[in-house]
Amino acid sequence: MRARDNLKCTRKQPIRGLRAQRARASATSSFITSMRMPTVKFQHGDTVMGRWPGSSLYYEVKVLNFDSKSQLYTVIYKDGTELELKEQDIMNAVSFQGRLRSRSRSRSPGRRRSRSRSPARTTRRSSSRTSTVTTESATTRREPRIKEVLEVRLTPMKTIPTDNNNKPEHREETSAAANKVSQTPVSKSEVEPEKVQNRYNLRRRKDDSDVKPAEPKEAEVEEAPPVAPAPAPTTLDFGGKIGAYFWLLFLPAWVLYVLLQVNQADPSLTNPPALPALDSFWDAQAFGIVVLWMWFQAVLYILPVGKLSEGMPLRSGERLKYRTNGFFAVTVSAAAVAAGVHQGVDFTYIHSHFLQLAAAALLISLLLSLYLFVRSCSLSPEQLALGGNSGNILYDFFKGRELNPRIKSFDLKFFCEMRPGLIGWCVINLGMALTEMKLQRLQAPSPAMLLVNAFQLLYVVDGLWNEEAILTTMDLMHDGFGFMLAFGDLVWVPFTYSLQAYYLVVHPNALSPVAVALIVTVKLLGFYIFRKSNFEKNAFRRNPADPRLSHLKSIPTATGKSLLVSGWWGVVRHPNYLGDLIMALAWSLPCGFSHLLPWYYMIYFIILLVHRDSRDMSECRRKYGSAWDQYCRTVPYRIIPRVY
Ligand SMILES: NC(=O)C1=CN([C@@H]2O[C@H](COP(=O)(O)OP(=O)(O)OC[C@H]3O[C@@H](n4cnc5c(N)ncnc54)[C@H](OP(=O)(O)O)[C@@H]3O)[C@@H](O)[C@H]2O)C=CC1
Ligand SMILES: CC(C)=CCC[C@@H](C)[C@H]1CC=C2C3=C(CC[C@@]21C)[C@@]1(C)CC[C@H](O)C(C)(C)[C@@H]1CC3
Repeated sequence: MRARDNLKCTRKQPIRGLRAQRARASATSSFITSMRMPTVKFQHGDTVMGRWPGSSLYYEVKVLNFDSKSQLYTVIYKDGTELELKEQDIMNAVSFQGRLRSRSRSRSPGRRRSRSRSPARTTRRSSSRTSTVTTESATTRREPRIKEVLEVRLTPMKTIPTDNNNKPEHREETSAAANKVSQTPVSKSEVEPEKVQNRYNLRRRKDDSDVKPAEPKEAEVEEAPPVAPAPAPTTLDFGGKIGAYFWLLFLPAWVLYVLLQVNQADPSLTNPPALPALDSFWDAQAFGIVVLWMWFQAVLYILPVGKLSEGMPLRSGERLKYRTNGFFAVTVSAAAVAAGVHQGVDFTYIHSHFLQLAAAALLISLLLSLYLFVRSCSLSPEQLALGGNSGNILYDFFKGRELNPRIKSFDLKFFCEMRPGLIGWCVINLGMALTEMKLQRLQAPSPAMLLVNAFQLLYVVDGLWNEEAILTTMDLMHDGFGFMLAFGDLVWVPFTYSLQAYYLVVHPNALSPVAVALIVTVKLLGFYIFRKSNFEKNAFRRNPADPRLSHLKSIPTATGKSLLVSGWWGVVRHPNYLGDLIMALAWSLPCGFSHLLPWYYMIYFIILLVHRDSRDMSECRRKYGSAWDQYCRTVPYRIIPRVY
């Protein structure tokens, strides 16, 4: 997000006169107090150059206050953003210009960075919406008004934005106000990650301020800001290193456990299944089928059919393109399966060779994870995901190092998340329905089996129809691609999400028409909330000026991005999780209450989403600072209104 977006956004802020005057009065009085201190270098009202926290960009700022206790200056940027800066991040405007001149003189032309920017790196500018208090980038276009570009290299540079976890902040966050002067990119050796929280108090105090933001200057200078590499995280997810070892062993073992349980007449925690012989897991034909399936999906993915969608901006500012032809892929796959059924292909094979198929998928996901890990070792830091480069081999292998592993334009993470596992899940469900008919001598699948099949098919087809929306999810934007996702996408999703259908094959559950009607209502309610909320967020992130969202309110953040505070995102902080959970309930209900096993998905999903929510909350707090706190005050509940 660029400077002017922030400026626009500020102008729309309500100005609260009395509160603001009081705040300013107190700021001035504490300044006066501090003026008695001989160490105060900058005075109240001085116009100086302030470094934008976590970046190497300097902006013209006005000094408002100095706090002798924290030794921090409160400065106000031209867009009205107030921040607290350390003295070393403030420079007198005159000496700053002098330094700039001497720097630019001393630099050879060969070292200057090219001004040409790829379309992906052009300035994005926002258009405003009437009922919101925010703006955000809407169209990508080259700004013609750049008059001059100044470069300066200041040493030492310790300005890579990091959070409490030592994760660098996103590039968008480095833009703020007019008059920005950028430095040359930070070289690896120059970077010494540091906790931004220790150095800056990233507070927006616009709500308390009567400061009118200034118009952007014509002579705004701009250059691609430095790319933030991925420093080693200090706080590790999933129980850290020990947790990673645990999950690496536990997840495959758990899949085996539930698959063995589901075949039992009376699946129960107190009734452990017998372990089959090790060699019974390997079946060359099953392996061949899984490989063939993946190859078939890969072919459908690379076909030049359907839209090329842009991902969210990376830390480098680049936006990757994705072929979002998921609906085409599921349609062709459905046609192929229908043709197979028609030709007499025995889909009950899926049920009879389920363990072998799952073992083959596990082997493929392991090989893929190894490949991903090895190739990630030769990457530059900016290609790594934040959090996947702790230095511990097993943790990084589990969590995933590379953010967007690609073979040419073939995006491995996107492909695995959306295609073979997801579509494979539906084929497995169909195989279970056909096996149920065969084993229970039915003319058609039972109502419970039909509901489970229809609900989950709807979920997958909807995901593929709205495939572009995956580009604004956590996995695609932030997570590296390693064992966790490779295993999750290729084994966990197809072989455990289909457990309800598998369960019904040998555990029939009769449903009354009323029960069917109730379950369908639950599913539709969940689906409505899930779809509407995901639509709102995805459309808003893609174009905040989208006329379909004109009734929604949002609050600005210092990064230039805004947060929705009305509509579904004003009900709870993760309405899409709420909808997803309600749908999960509808998937388990058809299986009845005789066993816990078909409720496994619901239980796992609650744990997964609560954990994801807390991961996302800390990530958003890091990104949006006080604006996030404001959002949390406005929308106090996380997933379930008035409960959680
Ligand atoms: N079936 C399954 O197994 C699973 C399904 N899912 C589903 O996938 C979908 C995606 O989930 P997930 O990626 O976890 O999370 P979200 O789609 O909820 O994405 C979270 C991001 O949304 C943005 N955001 C948060 N609050 C707001 C707001 N108020 N206004 C605008 N943007 C906001 C933030 O990103 P930023 O501000 O940076 O844009 C945040 O990081 C969900 O529907 C979930 O239910 C997820 C996991 C597993
Ligand atoms: C225990 C373990 C190995 C967890 C890995 C988590 C993954 C299984 C899930 C992480 C996010 C996912 C999403 C979907 C499937 C499950 C995983 C991969 C998703 C593709 C399902 C369909 C939805 O419509 C969706 C596109 C919103 C969704 C995105 C997230």
